[in-house]
Amino acid sequence: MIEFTDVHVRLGSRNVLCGITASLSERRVGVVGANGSGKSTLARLINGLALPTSGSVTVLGMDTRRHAAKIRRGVGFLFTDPDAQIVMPTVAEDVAFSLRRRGLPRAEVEQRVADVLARYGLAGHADHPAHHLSGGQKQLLALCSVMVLEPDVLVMDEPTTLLDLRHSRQVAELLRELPQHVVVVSHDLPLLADFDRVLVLDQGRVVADGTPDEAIGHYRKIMS
Ligand SMILES: Nc1ncnc2c1ncn2[C@@H]1O[C@H](COP(=O)(O)OP(=O)(O)OP(=O)(O)O)[C@@H](O)[C@H]1O
Repeated sequence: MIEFTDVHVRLGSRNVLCGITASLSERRVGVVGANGSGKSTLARLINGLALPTSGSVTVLGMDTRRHAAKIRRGVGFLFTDPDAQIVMPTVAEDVAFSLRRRGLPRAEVEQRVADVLARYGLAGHADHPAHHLSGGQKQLLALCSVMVLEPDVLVMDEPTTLLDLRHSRQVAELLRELPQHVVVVSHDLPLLADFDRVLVLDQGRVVADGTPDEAIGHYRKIMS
């Protein structure tokens, strides 16, 4: 599903990722590590937002270097700050904007938008200004705008950072139910507790890779 082969990323004078090799086929994969350890860069490699300096990343059977546009259609990406993803005035318009290049009839767009807003609890906000939503609701809106495209893989970079406990739990619950493969970068360790696999990054290298218990245990040790 997602294959990293001896991936190095150099940004400016810094070696941000140093020889990452991993094959991710589990449904829910978490990535933890200290600030600056390379987690966001790793996440961005998955949809071609970042490219390896050497080595390769293959997603859905395609090399991200050669098939960036196709890969972006199959890989949804959620940024930490949902405001960065809001582009249209109202909630429904913002979700519909995601579908603009699909060539769908207007009625079908409206139906898909209504369905996804209902699924994630935003049906009552369809005509509200997107920027008036609460932080948690904006996170849900960003999720709707990605999920309406029915991606095969969902990558989330610190999705609960701005959320209160209730909304964090809601995201955790959603992650449990999503049919998609998800890769979640997070400092929110409880969020990852029931994931299938967790990678620990340290200074651009994978230093632990296993069950949440094993990997998070290792992470706690190196951070103590
Ligand atoms: N465009 C860039 N040019 C130079 N260095 C960069 C660039 N982008 C990121 N870096 C550096 O790469 C390193 C890894 O950054 P990255 O954002 O991947 O880390 P992270 O583990 O996600 O950190 P955090 O937990 O703080 O979000 C950092 O030291 C950062 O300063």
